[in-house]
Amino acid sequence: MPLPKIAIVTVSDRASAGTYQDLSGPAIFDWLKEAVLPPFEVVCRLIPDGADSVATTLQALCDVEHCSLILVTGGTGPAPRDQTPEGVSLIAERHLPGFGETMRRANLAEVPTAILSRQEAVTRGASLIITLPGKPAAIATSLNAVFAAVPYCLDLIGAARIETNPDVIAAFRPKGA
Ligand SMILES: Nc1ncnc2c1ncn2[C@@H]1O[C@H](COP(=O)(O)OP(=O)(O)OP(=O)(O)O)[C@@H](O)[C@H]1O
Ligand SMILES: Nc1nc2c(c(=O)[nH]1)N[C@H]1C(S)=C(S)[C@@H](COP(=O)(O)O)O[C@H]1N2
Repeated sequence: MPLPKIAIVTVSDRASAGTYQDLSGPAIFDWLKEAVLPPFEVVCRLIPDGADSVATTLQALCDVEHCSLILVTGGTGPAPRDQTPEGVSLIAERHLPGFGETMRRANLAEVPTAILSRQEAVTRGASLIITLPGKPAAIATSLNAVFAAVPYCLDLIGAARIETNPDVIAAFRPKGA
């Protein structure tokens, strides 16, 4: 059984330039350490905004690094430099709209501007890509809302099997699966 590989990608002009410290990538890492049972390998990327930057990075993480799960933060809003969804659509094979709907609903309970995020999930081969808002506070809210369905999604696309800590996330795999 291959070791699950999980990628964390921070998309931010200012964090990648060192203008401010990236807090969102580490927030994803901290969340994973609580929610996903070891062993798993983590790879991290910190890149500027832009469709090409996002597409090139994600394509390599899927096709070369063979990451089962790729968690992306930032660039999902409507500002001109927010181009994460445009980059994702360049490399996406299938869209899973339930993820975006569910994450936005969860974030909407915290801020009315949650509807500005074009956060979503797509698959490419045996990789699942989930995009999250750049705000560090949105990370746990978004992941808590959808992660119960992630392990079974990885099973279905032929990715590595992951197990969760049931005290944090009770993964749901239909009976007989
Ligand atoms: N990776 C990050 N680490 C820490 N804070 C972040 C990060 N990404 C975003 N933020 C915070 O969320 C706010 C709004 O997020 P948004 O993605 O709109 O950032 P931004 O202003 O476009 O940043 P950038 O220019 O770096 O892409 C930012 O001003 C910043 O305070
Ligand atoms: N929980 C939560 N969700 C949130 C926010 C937030 O502060 N908290 N910010 C919103 C705002 S203001 C924007 S523009 C979008 C997109 O953010 P991004 O461009 O950093 O991805 O996420 C939204 N979702």
